[in-house]
Amino acid sequence: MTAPETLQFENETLILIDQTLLPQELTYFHCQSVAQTFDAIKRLVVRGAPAIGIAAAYGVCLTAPSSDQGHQAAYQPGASQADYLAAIDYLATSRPTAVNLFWALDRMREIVETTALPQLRETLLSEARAIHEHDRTMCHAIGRHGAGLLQESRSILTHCNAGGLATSTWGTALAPIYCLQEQGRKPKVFADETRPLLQGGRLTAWELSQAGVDVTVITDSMAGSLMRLGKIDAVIVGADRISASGDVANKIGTYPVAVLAKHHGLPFYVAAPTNTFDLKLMSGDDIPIEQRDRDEVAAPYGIKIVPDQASVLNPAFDVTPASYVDAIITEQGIIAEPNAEKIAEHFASASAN
Ligand SMILES: CSC[C@@H](O)[C@@H](O)C(=O)COP(=O)(O)O
Repeated sequence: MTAPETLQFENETLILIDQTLLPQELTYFHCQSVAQTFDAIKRLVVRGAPAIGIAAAYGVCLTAPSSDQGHQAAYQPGASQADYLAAIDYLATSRPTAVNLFWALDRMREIVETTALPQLRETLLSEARAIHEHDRTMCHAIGRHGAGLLQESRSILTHCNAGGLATSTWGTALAPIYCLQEQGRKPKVFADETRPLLQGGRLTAWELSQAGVDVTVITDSMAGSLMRLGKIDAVIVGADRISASGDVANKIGTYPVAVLAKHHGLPFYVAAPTNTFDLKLMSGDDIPIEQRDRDEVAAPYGIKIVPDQASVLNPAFDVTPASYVDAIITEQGIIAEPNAEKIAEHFASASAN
């Protein structure tokens, strides 16, 4: 079965699977303006670090002439260089943590700054398509490298959704699982439901079951007990930003899973493309963490479960120090026991090839 496309761009429209509605319904959200693209990223219609970057790149291509309508106007030809730059700056404020967003927008900015206006729109669209295509290649390469690492693991725990819904195709953390499935190895996946927005229970469970992968959803608090009972062989997660020293920002709840894995002597792997690294940041403590609305925790699906008088914390991500990570799997290969030196070497050998 072919999986539905997470993102498509046709007829001057960015078409996204509306991930806020899964698994109840598979519906598509159409963006015809920069503002609609911003809204789709902010509300998590499209989410996951690589998918956010691809969506933003296409969003730049929807720039209409003169942004004095607050980026609301649907695409029409005739935008100026200043209009495109304003759209890029605006889209960069949609979400703060996933560095792939800024990586993609920087690529678009460079095109704006170096291309003559008559060719600009066409060149921007080719760049967005190249970013999208690069992501497909990346997912498959991570799948192959990661499947090698997971050969001996039958039961694999993952957190959040780092699959096809978070990228263009196989995902990052789920790519090795799809690869193992293709090899006929029948991996068994435990998906943390991932409070508060249930990306594991709703999205990972949906896409894996669509693909015929054996998936069991657990509440986040069950992971430790399953590990103690010997039911988990390895953990694999994605990342939103990785510092130059190998500290990993990922969905809130990743850090406790890493601590539990270490305690139980289980390998903890992070799968992420090289564009998820932020080599300007030496420590994960410098990664900006998105704080989201209290109602995501206090009133999920409109049902109040926390009294108004109580304060609520809702950071969307946490940071797992590199010392808890057994390996980072990128499209270039594997960084075992990552640290600043090994990461610098990985990037040096990638640019030499
Ligand atoms: C390949 S996606 C990796 C990460 O982006 C993913 O694990 C994650 O944390 C997504 O968070 P989200 O808030 O759903 O965008």
